Amino acid sequence: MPQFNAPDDMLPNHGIPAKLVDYKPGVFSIEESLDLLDKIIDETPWEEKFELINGKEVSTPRLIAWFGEADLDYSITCKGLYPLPWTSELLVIKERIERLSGEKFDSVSLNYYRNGNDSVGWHMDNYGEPGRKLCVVSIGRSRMFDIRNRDDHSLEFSILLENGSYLLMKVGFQENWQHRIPKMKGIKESRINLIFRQLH
Ligand SMILES: O=C(O)CCC(=O)C(=O)O
Ligand SMILES: [Fe+2]
Repeated sequence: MPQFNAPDDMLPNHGIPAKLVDYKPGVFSIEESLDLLDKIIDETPWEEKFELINGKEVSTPRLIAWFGEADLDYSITCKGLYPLPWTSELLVIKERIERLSGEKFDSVSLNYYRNGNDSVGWHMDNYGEPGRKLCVVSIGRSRMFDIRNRDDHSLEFSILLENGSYLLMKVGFQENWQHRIPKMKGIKESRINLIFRQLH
């Protein structure tokens, strides 16, 4: 079907219902994104996270970091973890996406996908009260973002998250839809993502 005939509630190119997400490529220019990628990779105190799988502690295939307001209680998501203070690069990104979305965000978690072997499995970020939005900024290597309905896994969409792009997950998304970043064989380049959250 030609792109200009796409139904009103579908985003052109991606076939993702616009009522679930808002995707915008090119929010950060290529030069700006590559500069941010280098700086953030170098300056972030990345941590490895472990998960219990069948009683065994297994390292998650990516590195993480977490930034936000020091005086807020973040016990809902990260037990015993205190957020690192905002950096000037993160504040520049936060300000841009707040202007674009008309939303306010109070913390950000970062994932560092060193290559195509790093990934995150199917999950929902449905902690806290319903009605919160999340915004994902992608920098570096494009990676697929898969979305599937929690109850009907045949309802599945994929969107390519490009360097410098923005993806707003709207109200209701976390309650009904799961998402993941699948492994992509042969990819050697890195990607970081920044997930801006509304915890308070
Ligand atoms: O890398 C991404 O864009 C998404 C990561 C994610 O879903 C998460 O960390 O909760
Ligand atoms: Fe997530």
